[in-house]
Amino acid sequence: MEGKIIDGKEISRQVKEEVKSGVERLKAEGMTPGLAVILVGDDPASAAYVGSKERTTKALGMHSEVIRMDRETSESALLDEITRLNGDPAIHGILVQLPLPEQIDEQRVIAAIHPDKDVDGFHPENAGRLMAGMDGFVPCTPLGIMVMLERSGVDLNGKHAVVVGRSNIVGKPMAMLLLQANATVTICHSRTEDLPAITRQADVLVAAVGREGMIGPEHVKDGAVVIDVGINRGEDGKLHGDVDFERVLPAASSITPVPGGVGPMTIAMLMSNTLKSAGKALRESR
Ligand SMILES: Nc1nc2c(c(=O)[nH]1)N[C@@H](CN(C=O)c1ccc(C(=O)N[C@@H](CCC(=O)O)C(=O)O)cc1)CN2
Repeated sequence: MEGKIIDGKEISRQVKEEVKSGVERLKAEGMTPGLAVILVGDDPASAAYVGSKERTTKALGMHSEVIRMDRETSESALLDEITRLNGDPAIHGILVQLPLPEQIDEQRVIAAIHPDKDVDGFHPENAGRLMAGMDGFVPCTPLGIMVMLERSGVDLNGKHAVVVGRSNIVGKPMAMLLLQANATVTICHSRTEDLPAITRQADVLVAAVGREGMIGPEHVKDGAVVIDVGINRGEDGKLHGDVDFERVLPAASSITPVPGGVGPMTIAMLMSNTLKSAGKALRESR
């Protein structure tokens, strides 16, 4: 069976159009959604993602604030900036671009963002809300994957979903979302024994390991849906996924490419979370 490619660029374009309409509706009620992004240091990939977030925020009609801080910035200076943004009524979403320089404790920084403005969905309160099945902010990458699956007509009910990777940002929330959609979920990680034996059971396989091409045809059941979260810069200077795309494609019923798959959904869902936050703030102000 020849694989069908899931077009993340097109689905993200649709989501952004929907967000733009939502922004126009809020503006008509006197509310402009605002997103603040903090970038610490000058990592080129992070700077590119922040630039893309800024451009997209503005293109959708939202207020954008980007705070660029020195690589040597102290944790307390970063926490002060977050405290200021927590109290700024024009800002509905706050995001600190990861990774952070090593002098800064990532968990302390994430916990300092007000959970109501945590549009990345990384705050422990939002993680707990997801676990408990309560409303809150859901991390953008797994949320985007759920939208891709839904819009590609993938039925998760009763299906075996295998997530390879257990990060707080992708693997764990991904597993929770798949579980909420009534999939039977297995999480694999670096200590999993005989990984191919488990991944070959997957109807839906999500690869979020951060190792170029590590998922090959030996990991994939015929007809599986394969979602590639990897963004690895190869020696050729190009972006590569965690999945060996060309070799896995023939077995997959659907597959996401890299680039042009999951990546674009991350920013689209960030916009959606920011709109959601502003809408909630407007309702609560009445
Ligand atoms: N605070 C956060 N930090 C990071 C997150 C995050 O969600 N929140 N995720 C990643 C980086 N990231 C967004 O920040 C991100 C990664 C990739 C893409 C994307 O569109 N990728 C394109 C390729 C782009 C390119 O050519 O480089 C694709 O896959 O097609 C968007 C956002 C880590 N940090």
